[in-house]
Amino acid sequence: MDAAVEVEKLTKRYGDKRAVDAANFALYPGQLVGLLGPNGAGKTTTLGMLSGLIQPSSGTIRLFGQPLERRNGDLLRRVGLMPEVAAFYPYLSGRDNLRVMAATYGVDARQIDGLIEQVGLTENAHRPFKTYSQGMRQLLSLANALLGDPDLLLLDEPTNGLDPHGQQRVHNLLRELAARGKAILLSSHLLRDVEEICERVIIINRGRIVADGRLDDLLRASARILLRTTDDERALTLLSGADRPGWIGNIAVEDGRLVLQAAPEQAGELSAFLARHDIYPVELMPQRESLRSLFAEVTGETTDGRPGA
Ligand SMILES: Nc1ncnc2c1ncn2[C@@H]1O[C@H](COP(=O)(O)OP(=O)(O)OP(=O)(O)O)[C@@H](O)[C@H]1O
Repeated sequence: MDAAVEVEKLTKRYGDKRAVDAANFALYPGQLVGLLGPNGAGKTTTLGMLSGLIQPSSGTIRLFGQPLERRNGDLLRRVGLMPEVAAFYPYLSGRDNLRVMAATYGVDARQIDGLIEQVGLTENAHRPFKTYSQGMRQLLSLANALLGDPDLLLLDEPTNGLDPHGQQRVHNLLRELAARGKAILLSSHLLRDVEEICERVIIINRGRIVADGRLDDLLRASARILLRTTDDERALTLLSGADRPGWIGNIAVEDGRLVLQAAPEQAGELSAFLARHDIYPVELMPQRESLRSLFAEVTGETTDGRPGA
């Protein structure tokens, strides 16, 4: 099966600045992947390059097995982009805006009412765009991205400004679309979006991809157990020695405690291993990493731009 997207060493420079720096990743039909990163990380630039709007400085993009060239209309027809800021005609209704878009892109207008229904805009479709709330604008923009039933969806902050009901609706719709085989790349700084619906996340920071994997695996890899024992010195030697159990990753000493890279489920085995050497835990705290702390760890920031804890 061809990847919906395959990028190699994808780079965009603005002057001396690398907005995206040698990015490599692939995305397959049916995958719903979160592109996560702090402000200015390079998310919008990445989506812009994948949708043919921004010319890469170097590197390659293949969509559905074909190299993306800027004016390849047939290939770009398979891509639906929901930009960060939607631009519509202010005096036209939501429905009429979609009609104009459908006519511009040669898409069958009969699908418009179905799309309006899917995104939950039926009651407001007749109102002029300029009267729309931020959330309604987002929903219209999503409907617009879905025009023509594209196989690849590039969504820049799709649930920004939506109330919880709207968010849930969009989440359900995206899950349904992925189940129908669409490849979806969704940029967000809302960890909750990504945690709830994406199995895989790509984390980008200062233009570089710093993590890419199944969310479960990334979280498991960064899970830790904090430990104090009846003999920390000997425990440290044992747990970092050649005969230590294979499920223990790195070990460090932080704030007077041993910190082991290990899954929380291993806590029982850890005490049994230590007990076999006459060492007993006096404090043993498994810590399952949240996406929030993983994000802070790999980017050095929290998602609201404050320095990470
Ligand atoms: N046209 C441009 N000219 C110069 N610099 C740019 C341009 N577009 C983006 N940049 C810079 O490239 C970097 C990446 O920007 P980008 O918009 O891709 O980030 P982002 O992750 O989408 O951020 P946000 O979450 O704030 O939307 C930023 O430092 C930005 O200032």
